[in-house]
Amino acid sequence: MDECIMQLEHATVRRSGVPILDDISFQVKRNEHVAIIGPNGAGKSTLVQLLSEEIHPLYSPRTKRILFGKAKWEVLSLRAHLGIVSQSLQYLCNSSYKGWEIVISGFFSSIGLDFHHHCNDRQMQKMEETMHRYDAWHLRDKQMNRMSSGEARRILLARANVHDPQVMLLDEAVSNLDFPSRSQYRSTLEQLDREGKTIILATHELSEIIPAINRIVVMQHGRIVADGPKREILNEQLLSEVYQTKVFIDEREGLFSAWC
Ligand SMILES: Nc1ncnc2c1ncn2[C@@H]1O[C@H](COP(=O)(O)OP(=O)(O)OP(=O)(O)O)[C@@H](O)[C@H]1O
Repeated sequence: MDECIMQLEHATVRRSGVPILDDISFQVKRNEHVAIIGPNGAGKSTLVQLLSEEIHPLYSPRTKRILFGKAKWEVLSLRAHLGIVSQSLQYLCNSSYKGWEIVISGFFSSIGLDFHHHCNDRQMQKMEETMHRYDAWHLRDKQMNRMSSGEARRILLARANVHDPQVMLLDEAVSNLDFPSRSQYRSTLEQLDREGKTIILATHELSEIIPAINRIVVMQHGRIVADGPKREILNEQLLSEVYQTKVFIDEREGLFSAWC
């Protein structure tokens, strides 16, 4: 049986007194890939933040969060297993650090380098290789706060991968990328799949869901309302109900697109 590497049971998150996630249970097995979809405000980013311990569930005797077999983590040790791309991280990285400093800081789970971070030759080489892979090497000496949002997103993708994490948590990772960069990003997801990584992505962009991602979780109003194989879940009736408007779905060469 495949090992469960991420497990949430009965997790509730409140913000400003309002339940944002409502009694969520969610498990991911090693090498399983999951796409989380749902309307704006459904709770997708909050679920991803729970998995990266950016936020915590409310205490209840039934609530569990077990990540890589452990209920308690020192957050920097946990982050060594994760590659994270999100809007909130991009905001934090919007600094005077140069592109290469942000990428290499993925080894230290920091934002940029501090006086106590010492990069060895292997880390420098991995940083360079990863920046080439994301077509970001030309941005190495550019300050983050002088980059376009698409350029900064490429730097974040490289940072998320540089330390070879087990799980990629990608929240709207393609937003602001141009068409060729999206295609390149899909190739990277395929490469991550071949390397045996687990991919968890939250997205509005169905074309980001590469054929290797077969499980779709649908969220609405802070709850998981559907969870299953892609071809069962990506149907017009279900999505029209969740988005409360007529949704059309198309499939081409194993990739889906939706519009209304
Ligand atoms: N810091 C906060 N304080 C109060 N409410 C918040 C906070 N952050 C998020 N929320 C609310 O939590 C709900 C879920 O937000 P979340 O970002 O998880 O949704 P999402 O499904 O990722 O949305 P989107 O598709 O728009 O990115 C939203 O109603 C949002 O307004």
